[in-house]
Amino acid sequence: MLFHVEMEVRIPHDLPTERTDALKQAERIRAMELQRTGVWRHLWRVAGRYANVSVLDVSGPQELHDMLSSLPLFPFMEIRVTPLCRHPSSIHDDDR
Ligand SMILES: O=C(O)C[C@H]1C=CC(=O)O1
Repeated sequence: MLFHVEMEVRIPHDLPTERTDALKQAERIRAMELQRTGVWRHLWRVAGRYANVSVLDVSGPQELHDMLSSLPLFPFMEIRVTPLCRHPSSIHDDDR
């Protein structure tokens, strides 16, 4: 099941730099792992914002929630989720 997910990151300015850097590094490693497994199908930076637009391929809302809430930066993210379904005019067989 595909979900469009927008993640806006808001790290408090008073978080120590070393902690911020460690969280970003851990997030990067996890995001790359999930892309390799096929769960995180698309990851795009939103131009001009510390935000991304992603397409995630999971079994359903519970797996999505478990995945998102396990991300290192989750405590500092505002997340918006939109479920997706196949468009009848899509020519891509994997759009489901
Ligand atoms: O940078 C971001 O958009 C936040 C998060 C999502 C993937 C990643 O590497 O970090």
